[in-house]
Amino acid sequence: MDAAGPAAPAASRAVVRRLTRRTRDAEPGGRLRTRNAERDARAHGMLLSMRHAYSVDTVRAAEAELMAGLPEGALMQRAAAGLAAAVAGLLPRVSGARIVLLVGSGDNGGDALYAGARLARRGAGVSAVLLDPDRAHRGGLAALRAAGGRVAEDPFGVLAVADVVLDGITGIGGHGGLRPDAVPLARAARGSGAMVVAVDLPSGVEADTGEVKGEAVRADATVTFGAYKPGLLVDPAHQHAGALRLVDIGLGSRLPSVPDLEALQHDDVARLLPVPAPESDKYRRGVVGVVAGSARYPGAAVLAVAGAVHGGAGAVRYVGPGADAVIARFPEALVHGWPPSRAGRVQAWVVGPGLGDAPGVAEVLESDVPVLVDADGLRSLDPDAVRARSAPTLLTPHAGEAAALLGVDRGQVEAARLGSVRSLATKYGATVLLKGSTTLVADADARRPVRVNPTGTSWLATAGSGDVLSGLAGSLLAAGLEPLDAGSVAAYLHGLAARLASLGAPVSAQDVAAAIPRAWRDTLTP
Ligand SMILES: NC(=O)C1=CN([C@@H]2O[C@H](COP(=O)(O)OP(=O)(O)OC[C@H]3O[C@@H](n4cnc5c(N)ncnc54)[C@H](O)[C@@H]3O)[C@@H](O)[C@H]2O)[C@@H](O)CC1
Ligand SMILES: [K+]
Repeated sequence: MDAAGPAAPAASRAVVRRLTRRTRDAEPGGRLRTRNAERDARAHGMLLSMRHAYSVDTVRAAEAELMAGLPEGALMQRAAAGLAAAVAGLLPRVSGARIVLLVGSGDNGGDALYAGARLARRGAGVSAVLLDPDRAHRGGLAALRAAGGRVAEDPFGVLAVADVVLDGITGIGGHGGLRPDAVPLARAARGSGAMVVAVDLPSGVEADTGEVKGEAVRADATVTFGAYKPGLLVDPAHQHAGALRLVDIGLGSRLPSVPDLEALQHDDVARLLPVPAPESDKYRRGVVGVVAGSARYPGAAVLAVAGAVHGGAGAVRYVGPGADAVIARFPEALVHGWPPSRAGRVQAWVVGPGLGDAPGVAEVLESDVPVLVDADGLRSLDPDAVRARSAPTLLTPHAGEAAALLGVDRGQVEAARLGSVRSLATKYGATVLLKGSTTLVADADARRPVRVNPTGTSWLATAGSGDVLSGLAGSLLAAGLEPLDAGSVAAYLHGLAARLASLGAPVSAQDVAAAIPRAWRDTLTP
C-alpha cells in the first residue's frame, strides 16, 4: 500500500503545476508541448534531447571522483542550494512559509537540513522531524539551528499546518520500503495538504529498478541530484515521484557516455523518423507485411494495418482472414492469400495481433527480414526459434504476456518491469518492448541502455491500441530502423498520438491510429 493516499489536494496541485511548467523538459510525462513552450525551453537552454538515467553504483562512483577534487561537503552544498532554490520557486513567498523536513539518518537527510537552513535564512519557518536523532547529519543540523530552524517537538502538529514537506528520509542509500517509524509521518505529510517534495528520490522506492517493496512516500515533485536514477523514470516508483527536476551538481563529465536507461525526447525522435528522400519510391521506403486477425478478431487486422499505414512504410501487405475488412477500411493495402511467403517481398513482418490459434508465427519467423511478434503470436513462443533467426526480432508483450513467457505471475512483471524486460530480451535474444504505463524497450544486446517511453497516457489502456502499436513499429522496422529504435520511436509516437487525440477525454484505438501523422508532424516541428 502507498503511504501517499489520494491525489494531491487542489492547492498543492496548483503549486506543482508551477514546477511542472518550469521543468517541462525534466518531466517524463510532460512531452505534450505547445510550440511556444518549446521555444521558451530552447531560449532557456533546456535540453530537448535524450534523457539519461544511471544506476546508484555509477552515480556514487562519479560522485567519489568529483568529490576527490573538491572541498569536503561541497557536493552536498550544491545539492542543498539547488533543492532550496527549487522549493523557493514553488512558493508564492519564502518568508513566512511553513516548511517541515523529514530527516533520515543518512546524507539524504543532510541535503534536507542544509536546504532547510537556506530557506530559514530567507525567513521561512523550518522544523525538522528527526527519525533517528542520534544519527541525523550533524553539520546539517547545526546549520539549520544557526539559521533559526528548530527540531520539531510535535511532528504531527507541524506536519498538519505545513506548506511544504521535504522528504529527506532516504535517497540512493535506502532499500526495502519505508521502515515502520517513517510510515505514519509519510502518511501525515500526504494527508496534510502540504506539497511533498522528495529529496533525490521519494523515500521507500528502489533507485535502480523502480520497484516499491513496501510503503513509499508519494511526492508531488522530486528534486534529484547529478543524474536521474532509473527508478524515477520506471513504474511503479515513477508514480511516486511527481514532477521531476534535475539539479546539476557537476557530475556530468564524470558519468559514462552509456547510461543504464534513457528516454528519447522530441529531437531524438525527429532524427530517427524515416523521412523519404526525393529519390525514394514505395519499395525503398519499405514494405511491411501484416499477419493478423482471425474470424473471431477481425478488428485486430484492421487496427494493425491502420498502425502500419500511418507508420511510414511505403506499402502494407496484409495476409490473413480479415482481407475484406482491411480493404474496406484501407484500400491502399495490398491483400494476399496464404501463406505469407507467397505474398511478395517485404522488409519486415508483423505477426500476431488477433491471430487466435491460426498459424503464421512459425512461417514468418523463418523469413530473413525483421519480425515483430505481438499478442497471440507470443503464446508459447519458442526461444530457440527466435534465437535461431538470421534477422532481428522485436517482441511486444504486455505484462500478462511477458509473465507467461517468463513463467511468473503478472504481478511480478508489473512490480519489476525493468528486470523483466531485460530477462525476456536475454531469454529470447531479441529486442523486447514491454507495454504498460511506462513502456520499456530492451535491446537484444544487454550492454545497450534500456529505453523508457515518456509519452504514455492512461487513456491508451483501451482495446486495440496494442494492435495499432505493432503495425506502427512494424512499419518503422520495414523503413529500416533497427528494432530498439523502431520500438521506442513507435511507443513515443503512439503515446503522443493518444495524447493529441485524447486531450483528456476517452480515445479509441482508431483515434490513436488516425492521430499518428499529427504526432509525427508535432515531433518534426522545430
Ligand atoms: N554521495 C554524494 O556525493 C552526495 C550525496 N547526496 C545525498 O546523499 C544521499 C545518499 O546518502 P547516503 O548514502 O547516506 O544514504 P541515504 O541518506 O539515502 O540513506 C541511508 C541511510 O538510511 C538508512 N536506511 C536505509 N534504508 C532505509 C529504510 N528503508 N528506511 C529508513 N532508513 C533506511 C540507512 O541505515 C542509512 O543510515 C543521496 O541520495 C543524496 O540525497 C547529495 O548530497 C549529493 C552528493
Ligand atoms: K528522499
